[in-house]
Amino acid sequence: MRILTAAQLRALDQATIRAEKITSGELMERAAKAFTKAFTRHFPDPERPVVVVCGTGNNGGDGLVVARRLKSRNYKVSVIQANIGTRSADNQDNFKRLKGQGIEVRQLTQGDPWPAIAPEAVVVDALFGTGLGRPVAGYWAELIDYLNALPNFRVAVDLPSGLSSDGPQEGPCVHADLTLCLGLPKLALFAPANTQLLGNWELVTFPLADPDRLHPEVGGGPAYQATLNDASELGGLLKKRYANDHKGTFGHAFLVAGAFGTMGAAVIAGRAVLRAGAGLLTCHIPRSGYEIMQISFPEAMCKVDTHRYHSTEIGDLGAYDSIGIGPGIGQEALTVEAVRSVLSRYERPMVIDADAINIIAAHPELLKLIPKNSLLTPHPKEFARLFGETEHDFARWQVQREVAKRNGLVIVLKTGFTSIATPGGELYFNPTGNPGMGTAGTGDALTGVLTGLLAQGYDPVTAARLGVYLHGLAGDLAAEELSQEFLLAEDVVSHLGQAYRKLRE
Ligand SMILES: NC(=O)C1=CN([C@@H]2O[C@H](COP(=O)(O)OP(=O)(O)OC[C@H]3O[C@@H](n4cnc5c(N)ncnc54)[C@H](OP(=O)(O)O)[C@@H]3O)[C@@H](O)[C@H]2O)[C@@H](O)CC1
Ligand SMILES: Nc1ncnc2c1ncn2[C@@H]1O[C@H](COP(=O)(O)OP(=O)(O)O)[C@@H](O)[C@H]1O
Ligand SMILES: [K+]
Repeated sequence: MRILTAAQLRALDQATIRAEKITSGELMERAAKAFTKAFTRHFPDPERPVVVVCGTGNNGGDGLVVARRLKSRNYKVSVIQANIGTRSADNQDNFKRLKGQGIEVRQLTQGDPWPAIAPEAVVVDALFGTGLGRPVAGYWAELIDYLNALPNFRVAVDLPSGLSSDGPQEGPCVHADLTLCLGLPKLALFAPANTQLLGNWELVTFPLADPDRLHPEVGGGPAYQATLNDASELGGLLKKRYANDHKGTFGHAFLVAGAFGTMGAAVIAGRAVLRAGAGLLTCHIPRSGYEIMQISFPEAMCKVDTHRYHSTEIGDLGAYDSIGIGPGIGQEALTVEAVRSVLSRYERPMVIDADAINIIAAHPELLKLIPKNSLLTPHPKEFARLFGETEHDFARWQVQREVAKRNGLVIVLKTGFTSIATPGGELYFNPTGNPGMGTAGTGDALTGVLTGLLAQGYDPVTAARLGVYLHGLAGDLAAEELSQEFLLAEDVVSHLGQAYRKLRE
C-alpha cells in the first residue's frame, strides 16, 4: 500500500473522481461513511454523546457528513462549527444538508468564549486534515489547546488537526486518543515523534483509484514517499515447500554471536534462525560459551574460538548460505579484526547487527567492505552512531534512504514502525509489532529471523520485508496470548510458527 504526500493524495482524489465519474461530494461521502463505520465499531453505544468539531475545509466537510450519518443511526450527536475561513464547496453543501436533521449546531467565531463540552462526550476532531498549509496560530491554536485540556476522548478524522502530514511537526496539534486515517496512510503516521499526537491509529479504507496505475497523473511512481507492507502482498512472497525438500534445500546459516556474559544473544538469535526455517545452523562462539550453547540449544552446531571470552578468529566461510554477525559479540580489539576479516572474505549478502554495527561505526573504513545487498539492522542509537544524528524522523528517513542507495545496502531501522530502505531507493514501513517487544533480546531474534530467511534463498529485500513483518507478527501473537508486560524475546521466537501460519492464510 502506497504512502502518498498531501499533494499526491489530492491528485489521486481528482483521478478517482474522473475515473469513476463521481462528484467530489460523493467521494467525501465514501470517506465519511467508512469513518462512521469504524467509529461505531469503537463506540457502539449511541447514548454516549458525540461532539464533532468541524473546520471549513474538506476535513470539516467529512465531519459534517459523519455527524449526519451518526444521527441517522440515532447517536446523540452535535456539531461545533469553527468559522475558520472560506468554506469549501463540499463543506458548504454538507452544512446545508445538516438542516432539518435535528442536529444541534453551535457556531464558533474568532474571539467567542470556548463552547462547553460534556466530559463523557467523544470529541470528533475535524478541524484540519491534509490541507493544513501552515502551523495553526492565534485563536484557532488556542482552540486546539482548549480541546487538548479537556478530559474527553478525542478521535481525529484523517489526522489530528494541526499535524504536518509529510514533514516534522510545527505548531500546536490536537492530541488524539484515536486517529482514523482516511484512504491511504500518510508519512506522519510512522514518525516516532508523533506517537503521542496520533494515539492509536487505524487506516480506514474505501474505494480509491490505484495510485500505481495512475502514477504519472498523481506524480508518483518512484517519487512515492514509501510503501506500507501488508499481509496480502507479503503472504504471496513466502516460498513453497515441496515433498522432497530437505535440510540442504533450506540452507546452512552461520551465526557469529555471544561473548562471555552475553551468550544469551547467541542462543536467542540461533533459535530464531532455525525457527525461521533455515536447514542448518553453525554458531561461532568463544570457548566459555560452548557448554551454554550445546546444553540450551542442541540443534545448533558450534565452532569454538581459540579465545575463552570473545570471538577473535573466524575460520572458513565458504560453506554458508548466509551469515548473521553481531549480537552480543562485544567490541574487543581482536573482535574488531574478526569482523573485518568476515566482511572482507564473505561475498554474499549477510546480516549485520548490534556490536558489529558499533564496530563499523567506530571503524568507518569497514563500511566499504560490507558485501553488497547486506542487511544492517540498527536501532535508532546505532543508526546515529553509524550515519550521524538527524534533526527529526523525516530527515533520518532521508538519510536512511540515501545511505542504502549509496552503499548498496538494505538498512532496517528498528522502531515501532520499522523502516526498510533498499539499494533501489525504496522505503518500506512495517505495521506489525508492539511495545511489549521493547525487551532485551528481541533485536537478536530479528537478526536470527533475517539470517534464516537469507539462508533459505530469499533475496535480501524480500528477506527484510518478510522477516520484520513475521518478527512483529510473532510479537503481536505472543502479546495477545501473554500480555505485553510478560513478553520475553523467547516468546517472540516461539510464536514464529503461528506468525508463518497466519501470513500464509
Ligand atoms: N481521499 C481521501 O482521503 C479524501 C479525504 N477527504 C478529506 O479532505 C481533507 C483535506 O481537505 P482540504 O484539502 O480541504 O483541507 P483541510 O485539511 O480541510 O484544511 C483546509 C482548510 O483549512 C485552512 N487552513 C489550512 N491551514 C490553516 C492554518 N494553519 N490556520 C488556519 N486555517 C488553515 C484552509 O484555509 P486557507 O489555507 O485557504 O486559508 C482551508 O480552509 C482530508 O484531510 C480528508 O479529511 C475527503 O473529504 C475526500 C476524500
Ligand atoms: N513499540 C514497538 N513497536 C513495535 N516493535 C517494537 C517496539 N519496540 C521494540 N520493537 C521491536 O523490538 C526489536 C528491538 O530491537 P533492539 O532495540 O535491537 O533490542 P535488543 O538489542 O534488546 O535485542 C526491534 O525489532 C523493534 O522494532
Ligand atoms: K482532523
